[in-house]
This record gives sequence, C-alpha cells and structure tokens, in this order.
Amino acid sequence: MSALANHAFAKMNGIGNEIVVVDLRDSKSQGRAQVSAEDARAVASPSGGVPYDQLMVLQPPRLQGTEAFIKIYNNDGSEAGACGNGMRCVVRRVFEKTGQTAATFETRAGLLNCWQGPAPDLYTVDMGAPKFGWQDIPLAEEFRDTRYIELQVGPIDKPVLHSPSVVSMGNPHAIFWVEDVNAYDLERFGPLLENHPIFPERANITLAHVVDRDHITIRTWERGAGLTKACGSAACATAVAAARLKRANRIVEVTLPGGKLGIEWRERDDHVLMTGTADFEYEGRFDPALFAGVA
Ligand SMILES: N[C@H](CCC[C@H](N)C(=O)O)C(=O)O
Repeated sequence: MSALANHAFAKMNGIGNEIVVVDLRDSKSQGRAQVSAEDARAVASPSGGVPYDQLMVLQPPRLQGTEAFIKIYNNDGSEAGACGNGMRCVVRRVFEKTGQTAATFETRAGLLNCWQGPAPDLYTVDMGAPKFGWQDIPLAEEFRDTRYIELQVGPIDKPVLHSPSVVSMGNPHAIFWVEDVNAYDLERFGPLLENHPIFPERANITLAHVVDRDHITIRTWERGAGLTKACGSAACATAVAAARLKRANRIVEVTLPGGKLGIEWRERDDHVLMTGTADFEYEGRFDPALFAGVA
C-alpha cells in the first residue's frame, strides 16, 4: 500500500504554481515511507487525484538542525532537485503549525535556509549559489561559456529561438532572450527543447524579456510538468543569467504569468534569494483507491 493512501495533504500554490504538500514526518511508517514515481503520477491524475505541478514530500530530517528532507516530484513522476515556489508553500505550512519564522530544509540540491519576511505574507528562500559549468547543468558536450550556448529552433539562417543562457539552480535551466514572451508557441517548442539531446537530464525552458535593469518578464515550460503559471527556480536562473550578461542588476523583480517574485543574487556569498507569497487553498486526504493499481 502506498505511504500516501489516506494520508493528509495540503493543496497550495506559489503565485499560481500548483503545489501539493505532504508531511510524512509523523507517519507511522517513518523511514519506510517512500513515495514512488507511480504514486506521484497517481496523485496528479485528473480523475480523482489532486492535479499539481509539483508534489513536495516532507520526510524525517537526515541532518541535525534541519526540519525535514524534502523530496520534490514533478507531475510526470520525475524528481526535481529544486522548486522555489514549492519551498515557499512548505515554509508557510510548517511555520503556521510551529510558529517558527526561520528554518533550514534539506533537498537533493542541498540545504535551503528559509524565513518569513520582509512582510508577514512573504517568504524568502535562500536557493543557494547558481552553477554555470557545463557539467553542472548538465550539458552533453563542453561549452566554455554558458552565458550563451549554440542551440536554436527553426531554420539555420532565420532561427525562431536561439542562443540561450544555461544555469543550474539545483535543476537545469535554459533561458532564451526575447522581446515578447507571449509571441512564441511555448507549448510546441517547450517539449522539443526540454528533451533536446544537449540536455542529458532534460531542462526547464524559459522565455525571458529584460524590461529594464530592475525588471524581467518570463514564461516557463517546466521539465516534467509542462507550462506552469510560475517557476521560482526559473525566475532565479533568469535573474542570475541577466546579471551575468550585465543586462540587469543583481536585485530584480521578475514577473511570471501567476505573479511577481523578488530575486536578489547576493554579492557576499553568490547565493540567490527568492521572495514571494504562498497561498493555502484546501486540505484533504488521498483516496486510497487512487493507488489501487500501484504496487
Ligand atoms: N516549479 C518549480 C520548479 C520545478 C522544477 C522542475 N520542473 C524540474 O526541474 O524538474 C519552481 O518553482 O522552482
């Protein structure tokens, strides 16, 4: 039986990024409570499930001083190293239960310090330092300068999209610089680029428009989840890539289809701080029938 059968969940969203939070820390099957890719897909099922972009599963902490080890699933069952919007939802949920205003969580991509603020309805996640090496992203072949890489969609002499910046924020991102993020059929190009052989672990694909040195607008096709209203790690990756190209300041406001995020690429330690809201929608229990076909 799945660890999720009959288990409580919270449906939340981070500026429109659909998030389900499940806390398995108090589960009787602690330690053994593993969520499989099949479980994650079953939860996402439109028939009776709780459709989501990312499922955030809190497991017992592995390290002293951390609240939980968090596993992040995309709705196709694949695991992600980072999810900025999902982290803000987790942080709000935990803080509301415990009264904490700051905490450290562990994910596959490392330790994330999180706190409430700078206003009561805002949560900030220290997403860590970005990585730019081609092996870190990862890319399938060597690129010395990842500020732009040779990759294009469309005819050789008249590409529709070309020369993305690539960044790892704990997960792989490619950012295409455009004048109008709505002028492209991202539903068509997204899957092609996500699965391009240059990205051996696939990639999140973002269209970005630098409005001015303090403002950027983006739209993202997410690896493993498709078009979403917001992708926090993409906002971070884009802010960093724009600053690297000297096209924007290290503190910017990023506008996504679902809302706005404040991003700071902190000079002192290279860490990226992401600030935004997190909304609670409802809570419930997973219908065990969802997992009936799951071993
Ligand atoms: N929505 C998430 C990103 C999920 C990442 C995922 N699509 C992947 O890298 O596989 C965010 O707010 O950062």
